[in-house]
Parts: sequence; C-alpha cells; structure tokens
Amino acid sequence: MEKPKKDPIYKSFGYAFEGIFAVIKKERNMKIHCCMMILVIAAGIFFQISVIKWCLCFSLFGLIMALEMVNTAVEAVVDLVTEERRPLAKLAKDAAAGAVLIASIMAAVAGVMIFVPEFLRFADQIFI
Ligand SMILES: Nc1ncnc2c1ncn2[C@@H]1O[C@H](COP(=O)(O)OP(=O)(O)OP(=O)(O)O)[C@@H](O)[C@H]1O
Repeated sequence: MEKPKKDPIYKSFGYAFEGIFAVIKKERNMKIHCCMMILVIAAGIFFQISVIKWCLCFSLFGLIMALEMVNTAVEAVVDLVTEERRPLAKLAKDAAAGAVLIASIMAAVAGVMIFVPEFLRFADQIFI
C-alpha cells in the first residue's frame, strides 16, 4: 500500500504554532507561564545577568512551557477517550499536571538562586 504524502515542512511548523496559540488561548496556566517569562526577561535585562544565567532561564522557560503543552495534550486525549470517572484517567491527568508542577517548583528555586544575589548586589550599589 502506498504511504500517504507528508505535508511540506512549513505546514508542519504551521500546525505546531497553531497548537502553541491554542494552548495559550485555552489554558490559564500557560498565560501565567507567559507572564512569568516576560517578568523574568525584564528582570534579566534590568540586572544585566550573564549569558550562562540567560541560558538557564531560557532552558527553564522551554521546559515548563513544553510540559504545559504535553499536559494539555494528555488532558485532551483523556477527555477524548472517556467522559466517565476512571482511575487511569485520573492517574494520566494528575501525573501530567505533576510534571508541570515539579518543573515549576525547580524553576522557582533556580530563579531565587539567580535573582536574589543580583538584587542584593543592586541594593548594595544603591544604598551604600
Ligand atoms: N475522566 C476522569 N476520571 C477520573 N478523574 C478525572 C477525570 N477527569 C478529570 N479527573 C480528575 O479531576 C481533576 C481535574 O480535571 P480537569 O480535566 O478539570 O483538569 P484540571 O486539573 O482542572 O486542568 P486544567 O485547569 O489545566 O484544565 C484531574 O486532575 C483529575 O484528578
């Protein structure tokens, strides 16, 4: 049997961007992640953080947002498969949500470790 022809690469990118915009529109948590990213970028510019710190920040933005996308995909698939309350459906949804939570907590810890010393250095320059 002949394989169906694949969409050109630019179309695949288009679908991926559609997915990103759909999740930003639908998911409150994704909007919160976007706001946090904008705040962290503003703080990074203000404190002129190092390239290594920028790399860490962008890696963590990517990790959290990608996990939020996967979480939304898992929720959609579970809802597609069953509308009944089922233990496996609960496990799938809660595990996917837990993955986002773990990454968010770790990112918050990393954020404190990156920005608190920057803030203290800035406060030192201002008040002394
Ligand atoms: N089909 C189901 N069977 C069993 N438990 C479910 C089922 N659907 C949802 N749940 C439970 O209810 C919780 C809330 O589900 P819901 O689909 O509203 O997602 P949510 O956690 O509110 O996510 P979001 O706010 O991102 O949409 C889930 O985390 C899960 O524990």
